Amino acid sequence: MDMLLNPLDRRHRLRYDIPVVPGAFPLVGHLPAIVCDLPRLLLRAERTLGSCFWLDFGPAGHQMTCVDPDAFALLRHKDVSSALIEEIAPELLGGTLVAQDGGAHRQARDAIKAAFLPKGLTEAGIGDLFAPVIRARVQAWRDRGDVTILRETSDLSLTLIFRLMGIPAQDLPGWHRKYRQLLQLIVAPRVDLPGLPLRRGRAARDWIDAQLRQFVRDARAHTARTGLINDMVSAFDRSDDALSDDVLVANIRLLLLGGHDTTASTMAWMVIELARQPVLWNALVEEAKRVGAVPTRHADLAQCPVAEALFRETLRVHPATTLLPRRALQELQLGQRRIPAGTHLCIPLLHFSTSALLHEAPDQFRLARWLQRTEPIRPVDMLQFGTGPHVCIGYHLVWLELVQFCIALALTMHKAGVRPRLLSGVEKGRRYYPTAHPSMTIRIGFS
Ligand code: HEM
Repeated sequence: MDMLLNPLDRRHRLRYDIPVVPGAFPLVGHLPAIVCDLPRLLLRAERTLGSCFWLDFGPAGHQMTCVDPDAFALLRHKDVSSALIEEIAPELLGGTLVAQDGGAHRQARDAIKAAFLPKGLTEAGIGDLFAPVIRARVQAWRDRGDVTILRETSDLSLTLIFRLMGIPAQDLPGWHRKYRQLLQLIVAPRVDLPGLPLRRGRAARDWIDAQLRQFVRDARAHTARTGLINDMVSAFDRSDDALSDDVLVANIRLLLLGGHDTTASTMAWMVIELARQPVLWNALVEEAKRVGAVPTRHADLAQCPVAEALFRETLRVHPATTLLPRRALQELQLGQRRIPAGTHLCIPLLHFSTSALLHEAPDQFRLARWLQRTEPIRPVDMLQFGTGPHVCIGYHLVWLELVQFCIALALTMHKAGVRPRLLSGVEKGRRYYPTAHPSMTIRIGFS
């Protein structure tokens, strides 16, 4: 951790009476520690400075970070805005609903959300669409004998989203290529010259948007590829104040971005946990043998409590979205603390997800905390998906997808008489920001 902080920045500084975490580097601030060792950075700051402190996100400026679980409720506060997200990532998230507030947000979200609820997903046959893709992929892993897990889950989760959009199998390589170029916009320096990441990323975004615009036209002409795009287009067209196609296209692109890395990371962690904890694997195999086939509808998920617990506990211990940025529109009160209007806030989901204030034995990976619970899931139990108006739209989709994935993995490997085994160390190479994921190099064997 010490190597990730600037040893020359030791001054005790205050901004608006709140301490600034020491150790920021010029230009990049605390980003090295945020990206590579966020849990320890937050714990150390809490221990030495208290529950509220400033972190320096380099180009994205200072954000007041509050590790008191009460700060989670700020995500539901009417005077807390998401517009800061657009300022941090204008090229990727500008004009999308995740960066909007109030009426504009509600209108765009209302037009999309029904397609992502269990009924919408079932009617569009998404589970039936995904099951063969997942089965084929885990069978290929079995045939190969070992895989670099994050690379594989990243490819699989992107393929699933592309299929969700109705992109035909033969077009997938082109889409994968353009999507990788699009992601360069996350890190691209703001220099717009031929061959540089900003120019390439923008060109990829324009290509993707042009394809999505064609999908929308096809949907209107009733030649849509999947029910899901169809449903979204007709819901948009039905909305009271007609929304422009630009809004629709930007939000379909948001679905690609929102559903890819997060799902890939969680899938990879699931396999890693199954590989390093044989008891989990045995319990999952028992369940898979009992259900006998990959579930395809939400109604079937109740038959898979172990897979569901694995999904929830993996996300709790390894939340894919670690920090959410917000801006206070008015002066806010948080416990004894006054937060001035205009303050940039950081809501540390990662810290809450493994907080002893919210979970018993938070560092232990325990399926029992889900299997033995009798009360319904509360917002705080699924805080890894946010809360309030922006709570993740993909929650039901990813729940279905990851249960399908677990069951397919267990059925395929068990049939072949093998189980997942960890072939490399897990601790080095983890990343926590902008999304969290295990090391790119972790290999899993099936033997
Ligand atoms: C494990 C997987 C996932 C995790 C951990 C996750 C996490 C989150 C979180 C924390 C938010 C709240 C953002 C905020 O409040 O600023 C969010 C929003 C969102 N997610 Fe997910 N997500 C996942 C999967 C998906 C999938 C599969 C999709 C769609 C295909 C998706 C689409 C979205 C969208 C569109 C929003 C914005 C909603 C809004 O602003 O109203 N997510 N997600």
